[in-house]
Amino acid sequence: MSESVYRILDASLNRVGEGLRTLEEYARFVLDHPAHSATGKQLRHDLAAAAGRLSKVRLLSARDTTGDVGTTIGLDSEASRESITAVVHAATGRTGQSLRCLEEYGKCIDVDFAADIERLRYVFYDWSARLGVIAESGQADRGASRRNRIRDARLYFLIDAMSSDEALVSHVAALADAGVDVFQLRDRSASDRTLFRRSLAGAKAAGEAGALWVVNDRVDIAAASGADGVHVGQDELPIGAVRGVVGPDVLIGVSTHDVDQATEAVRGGADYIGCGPVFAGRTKSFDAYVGPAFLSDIVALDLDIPAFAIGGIDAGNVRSVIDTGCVRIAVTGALRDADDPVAATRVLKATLLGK
Ligand SMILES: Cc1ncc(COP(=O)(O)OP(=O)(O)O)c(N)n1
Ligand SMILES: Cc1ncsc1CCOP(=O)(O)O
Ligand SMILES: [Mg+2]
Repeated sequence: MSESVYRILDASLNRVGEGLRTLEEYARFVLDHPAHSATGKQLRHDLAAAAGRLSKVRLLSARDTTGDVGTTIGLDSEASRESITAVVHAATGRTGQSLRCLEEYGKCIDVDFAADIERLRYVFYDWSARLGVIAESGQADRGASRRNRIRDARLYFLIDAMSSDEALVSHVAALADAGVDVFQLRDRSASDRTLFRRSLAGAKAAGEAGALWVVNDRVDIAAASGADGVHVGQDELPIGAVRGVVGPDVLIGVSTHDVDQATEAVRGGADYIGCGPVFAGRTKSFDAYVGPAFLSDIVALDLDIPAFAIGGIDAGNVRSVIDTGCVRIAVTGALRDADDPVAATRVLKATLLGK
């Protein structure tokens, strides 16, 4: 009898290990979710600790893969998966069933092992249910796609609220078509109501044109208007507090002025950083400028998130930015004050792409 039980336990332990790893990879690489990835890792460690109560020799000697009649029984539904969500559901079902097998058959061998598995099963149910909700709601794809798009972005434009929704929408459409990858709504004089309305309209227009829409400073307006991201400075809400408001799928950008702030932003969970002010510009004045040397330092750090140089950058000096290895810029005046903003966008974008 115990030979068969060890055979079941060995097969179920392998199945649970594989299932946990499948879900952990989803949390880590699809969701980019540190807490959910950590839970998966912890569950795998707890499983290994519980398995340590059983005799490894007996488990291995009971293994008989070639004589297992189950290995040749395949269902058509297992041959392919129609989506990542289907992978998550399949792994969740298989892992939950195998945990129950471990618990029930484990009681024949070692009650402490069975009790460990029962505890693990409850944590697993909670964790996998959360992952399932995220997968089902399509939120995973939203956060991951935004992070991929900010990585691919080169030209980021800080736009004001303009005179009307219509004016903003047509400007966003034209500049996105010419090469702006990210828009940031930054307007210190517009009312909350105007910012909210413009952000709703801008987010829609940017989304339709394949660009990202970010709101400066105002976490509440970013969340309420469905923006792709929010940008905060060193004196504004810390990243953790912003994340608490906007959730896992909204990008958080952070302004940085030195290397310590940049590494701290990465550690804190920022999705991108702004680096500057590089040069003096017409939009905002500062007591000091970091110059291209700071950009070289940032490039040397080889950070895991994209960095956008900001401050007084235009077609005349963009090459000195690119020479540092930093190929992403955020601008206001260079496009806002251009006689032909569409043409200016094309020139900057082509230069950033090395054309
Ligand atoms: C992309 C980007 N980088 C930096 C800033 C500056 O942010 P902050 O220091 O908070 O200053 P204000 O823009 O709020 O005046 C930014 N907005 N965007
Ligand atoms: C908001 C801000 N933060 C650092 S520089 C800057 C202004 C960017 O505008 P410009 O490109 O006109 O210098
Ligand atoms: Mg700010």
